Amino acid sequence: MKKLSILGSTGSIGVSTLEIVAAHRDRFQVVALTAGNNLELLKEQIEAFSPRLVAVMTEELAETLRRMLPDPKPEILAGVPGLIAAATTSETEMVVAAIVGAAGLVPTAAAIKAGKDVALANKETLVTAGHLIMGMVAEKGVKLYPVDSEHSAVFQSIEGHRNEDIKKIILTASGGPFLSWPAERLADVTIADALNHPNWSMGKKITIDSATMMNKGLEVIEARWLFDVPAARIDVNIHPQSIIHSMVEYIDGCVIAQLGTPDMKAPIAYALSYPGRVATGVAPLDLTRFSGLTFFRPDLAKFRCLKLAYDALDAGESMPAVLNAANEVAVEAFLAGRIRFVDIPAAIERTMSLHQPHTLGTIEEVLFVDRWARDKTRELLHISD
Ligand SMILES: NC(=O)C1=CN([C@@H]2O[C@H](COP(=O)(O)OP(=O)(O)OC[C@H]3O[C@@H](n4cnc5c(N)ncnc54)[C@H](OP(=O)(O)O)[C@@H]3O)[C@@H](O)[C@H]2O)C=CC1
Ligand SMILES: CC(=O)[C@@H](O)[C@H](O)COP(=O)(O)O
Ligand SMILES: [Mn+2]
Repeated sequence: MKKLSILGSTGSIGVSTLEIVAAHRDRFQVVALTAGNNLELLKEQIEAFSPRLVAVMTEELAETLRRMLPDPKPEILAGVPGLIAAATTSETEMVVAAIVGAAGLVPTAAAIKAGKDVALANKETLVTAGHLIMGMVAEKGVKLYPVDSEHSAVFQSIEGHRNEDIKKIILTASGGPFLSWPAERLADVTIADALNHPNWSMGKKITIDSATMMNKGLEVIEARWLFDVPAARIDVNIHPQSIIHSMVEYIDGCVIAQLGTPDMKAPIAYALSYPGRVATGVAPLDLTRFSGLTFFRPDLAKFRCLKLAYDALDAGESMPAVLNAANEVAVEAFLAGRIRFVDIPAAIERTMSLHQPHTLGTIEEVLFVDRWARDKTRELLHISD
């Protein structure tokens, strides 16, 4: 029985994770759950999975939740200390890191420091602090299992191979809802247009990232750290069908790929049950239904966010954390109707141009740079917190 803490249980990844747990109660047990402010869903999850500990965003929400639940109730904590308690509680063996954004960094780092294995969905953890996190993983000897579908595909495609035999990692990208739109039309994109992902049902922030292709940029940075391969050897191929989830090319010319119906339950289940596999209920893949699987190179002039992510990796040090924070602020502003879709890359680029990259030696230093970039982006966009 593997004991789990699920950080971000009320989100898209959190809910899919609990579907896997519900289907395999003989294999997985929930010790802790954390949510932001969706108390109704968290209450249902508490009733269904009986965690010993839960955490929510504020003390006020914690008090409301205490009133909503009959006795006996779990321990209910609040804020970052609550997230850390959920990530480090002694019974837990594996932490599912499924909070969205840089808010996931501190609890994920705490889990690793406490010696927990991590199923990592929160890509922003590696984007902002990849070298520190991978250093902690090595020092603590814990396992970091990718949940992101592309990274799970790469992970499955490198099983049994040597890192020095990898020629290239090829991350696939759907291209998002604007793949066939002319670049001039991007100025008119509505929030509903941008949330209309062709293949995946996900939280709002990552869905906008997919539309700008910043998601793929964040994934290039994530892959750089997870697989210790430099950015020059990480390619992106647009593959609109999202059937091949990514590929690895080896020095002998062989390419190994992982395929499947696009459903996050598959990579989540693999991270939870590695090295075994469990049934997921994911629709079987019938390749005869497809008239063709297509691939082409991304247009970096149209999808500037992807180019900015490569630039950030190239600049190195603190720049990816700046890219990430500026992106989070800009996406939030777009979703609030305060800026246009095309203002997202423009804001990130301006913030990056004002930053002199420097070494980040601690998580606290990452948080400091993250705050600087958020403030700067808000200032540039003329928006308050
Ligand atoms: N969705 C997907 O298919 C995929 C997601 N990912 C990555 O996984 C992560 C989660 O994505 P997704 O599930 O889509 O996101 P969602 O927005 O659906 O869920 C986010 C979760 O985090 C919680 N949360 C949000 N902000 C905070 C905060 N400041 N403190 C504590 N908890 C918070 C939310 O709580 P509440 O809702 O209660 O407020 C919710 O439980 C992201 O990093 C994303 O990039 C990667 C690959 C695929
Ligand atoms: C499901 C998943 O892993 C997402 O990150 C997905 O990759 C988004 O699709 P895009 O390829 O459009 O970014
Ligand atoms: Mn992905």
